[in-house]
Amino acid sequence: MGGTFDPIHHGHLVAASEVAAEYSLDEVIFVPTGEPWQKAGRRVTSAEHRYLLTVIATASNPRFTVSRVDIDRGGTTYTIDTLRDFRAMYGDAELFFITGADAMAQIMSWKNVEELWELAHFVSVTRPGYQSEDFGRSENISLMEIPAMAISSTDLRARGQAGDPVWYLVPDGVVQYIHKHRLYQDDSGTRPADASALSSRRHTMKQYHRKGSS
Ligand SMILES: Nc1ncnc2c1ncn2[C@@H]1O[C@H](COP(=O)(O)OP(=O)(O)OP(=O)(O)O)[C@@H](O)[C@H]1O
Ligand SMILES: O=C(O)c1ccc[n+]([C@@H]2O[C@H](COP(=O)([O-])O)[C@@H](O)[C@H]2O)c1
Repeated sequence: MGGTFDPIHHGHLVAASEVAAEYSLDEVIFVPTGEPWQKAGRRVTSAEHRYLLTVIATASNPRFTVSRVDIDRGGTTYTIDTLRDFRAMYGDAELFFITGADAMAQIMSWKNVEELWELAHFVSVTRPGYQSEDFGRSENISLMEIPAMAISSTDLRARGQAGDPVWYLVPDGVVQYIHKHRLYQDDSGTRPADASALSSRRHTMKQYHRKGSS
C-alpha cells in the first residue's frame, strides 16, 4: 500500500487490514512516498518523519511491514518504479497494490499506467466522499467495500494547526510522535486543501461555541 502518510491514520490501517483478510495476503507492505508529484504545491513532512510514523503505526501487526524503496530511490515517486523494485525483490509472488477510491480515480494520469496492470493487481477500497470506479478494467482492478472511515491526513494536519485533538483517529503512538516532534503545528507552506480544511474546522467550532453559549 503506497501513500504519503502525512500522517498515517486509521483509514489507511483499516484498508490494509480488510484487503489482507479478503485476499489472504501474507504481508502488507506500507510504502511511504519519497516525493509525491501529485502533491506538489504543498509542503510535505520530511520522509524520515513519515517513515517513522508509519513504522510506529504498523508495529503491532505481524503482517504489516514498511518499505523505504520509494524514499531511498530519491527523486519523484512513481508507482511504476515501486512495482518494478518489488517484482525484482519478490520474483513471481502475486502482487496487489491497495488504493483508496480517490487515488484510483487518478490512476489513468499515473506514469506508464498500461505497464502497471502487468505488474500488480489493484484493489480499490471505498472511501467516504469518493466514487469507486474500475474504468472497465475489472481484470486488473477489484473494487472492495470497507467500513467507512471519514479520516484524512488533510483534516489531521488542520487539527494540528487548530490545536484540536487527533486522539483515536490515529494510533496512540502516532499522537505521541506528533506531539514529541511538534509536527503539524505551523501553517506556513499550507496548501489550499489544508487552508480550507482549517477554515472549515474554525467555522464549525465557532458555530458550536455559539450554540453552547445560548
Ligand atoms: N479514510 C480512508 N479510507 C480509504 N482509503 C484511504 C483513506 N485515507 C487514505 N486512503 C488511501 O490511502 C492511500 C494513501 O493516502 P494518503 O497518504 O494520500 O492519505 P490521505 O488521507 O488521502 O492524505 P491527504 O488528505 O493528505 O491527501 C491512498 O490510496 C488513499 O486513497
Ligand atoms: O505513479 C504515479 O504517477 C503516481 C501518481 C500519484 C500517486 N501515486 C501513488 O499512489 C499512492 C498514493 O499516493 P498519495 O499521493 O495519495 O499519497 C502512492 O503510492 C503514490 O506513489 C503514483
